[in-house]
Amino acid sequence: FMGVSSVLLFQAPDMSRKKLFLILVAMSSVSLLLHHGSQFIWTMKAFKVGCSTQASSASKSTRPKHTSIAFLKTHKTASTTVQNLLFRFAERHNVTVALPFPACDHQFCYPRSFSSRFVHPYTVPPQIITNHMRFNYSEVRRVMPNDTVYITILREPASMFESLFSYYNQYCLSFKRVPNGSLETFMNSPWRYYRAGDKDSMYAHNTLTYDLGGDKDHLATDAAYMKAFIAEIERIFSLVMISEYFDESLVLLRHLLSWDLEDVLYIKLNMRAPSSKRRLSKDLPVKIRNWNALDTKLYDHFNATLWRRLTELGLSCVAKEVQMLRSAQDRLLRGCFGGIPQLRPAAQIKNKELRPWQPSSKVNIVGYDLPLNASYLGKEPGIKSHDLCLKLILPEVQYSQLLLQSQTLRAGAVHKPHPFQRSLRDSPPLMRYQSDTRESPRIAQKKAM
Ligand SMILES: Nc1ncnc2c1ncn2[C@@H]1O[C@H](COP(=O)(O)OS(=O)(=O)O)[C@@H](OP(=O)(O)O)[C@H]1O
Repeated sequence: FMGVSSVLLFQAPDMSRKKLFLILVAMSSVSLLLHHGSQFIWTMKAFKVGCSTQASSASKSTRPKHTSIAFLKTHKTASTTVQNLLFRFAERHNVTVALPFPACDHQFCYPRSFSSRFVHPYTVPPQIITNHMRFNYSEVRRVMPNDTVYITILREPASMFESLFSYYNQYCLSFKRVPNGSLETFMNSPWRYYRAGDKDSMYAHNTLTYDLGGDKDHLATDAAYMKAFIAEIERIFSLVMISEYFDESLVLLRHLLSWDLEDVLYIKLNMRAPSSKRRLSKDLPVKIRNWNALDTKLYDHFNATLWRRLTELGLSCVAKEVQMLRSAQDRLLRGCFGGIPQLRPAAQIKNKELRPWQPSSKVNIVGYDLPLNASYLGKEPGIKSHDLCLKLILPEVQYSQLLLQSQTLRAGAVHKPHPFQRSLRDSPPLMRYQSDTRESPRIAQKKAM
């Protein structure tokens, strides 16, 4: 084609040479499209994957789903909601989840630094790890596959600290010392109540920094320390989610892991009742952010990073995906619960296995009941649907125990099934949760202490 065209160009007179040139450019463009058309269509498809407003299945990526994930479950950051999504993904895709050794409780011996010895032997080799831990990269690497994607989540320090303060009010000595359990009093002179060496002191000072393996009491004025710490987190973690922009973070997560929309559906877990929350007076957020200055630096940095990445993906595309996510979520909730399920204080949840753990009588963590008549999802009614609806609202401790049980059985070990799992297996699908009056294992364990 090029050979013939150059001969024609040289033989034509001046004016028609120009015309001929334009014709040839047009012809070569058509030829390029014909030869590389499939590539062009592929590019269009790739664009549609991110921005599709079609049904969720249309947004399936061409890459296989990524299944090796280490999610650092930070405290009071919506991390239980993420963990639940990962647990459900693991079950659906037959992926092993690393779970803590019983002596570690349902956390990996937090607040100790993570060690591979804390992982239950029946849960190795894992592909997903998500229970609470204090991050220790070299030890996590020892148990996780080489292609593991590291993810974590941060929350704005003032609202996070308000949540920590109420949740751990009866545990953390630095909080217990405060007269009337007043957050204002603590924030007026934190050094009066805080002792770095106290039991559970990590809930009272730079909790995010601590969970990520950093020094919660490091001088905030040491800019070099924070710079190096942030650089290290950036090197290890492929995604730092932000709980204030939870759905937008899930869009990035879905793209990063090539997951389907169905894989990131969720319901909010581990929420406090409005009566347990307090509105922060005008100057309090600034005081809290100054007190947790290391966390504030982390949050501000990774919040900016999140928005840079969302902008790179295209904000309108992100907004469309968030909309798709919310619509799919509505459909799911309607199928499972006949609408948005009612939030209930633990004592009002009929099935005790669905009660979230309560840290003390002074704070009310709400949860959900599974209605008896609302467990049929579209074309897939029955046990599978019931199981999906149930797992969506299953609290962290119970779900961890259930997974340990099923993975133990899968590992072929002789093990007495957990009573909860027995009730799941033996009772008819719609009656499973009525007759069950046992206490949540975490509550029973606490009472025994
Ligand atoms: N999707 C979503 N988006 C935003 N916020 C959410 C979400 N899901 C849970 N939450 C809030 O997260 C708080 C609980 O955090 P965690 O589950 O990480 O707590 S824990 O450390 O595991 O106990 C808890 O915050 P507070 O209610 O302020 O305590 C939940 O309300």
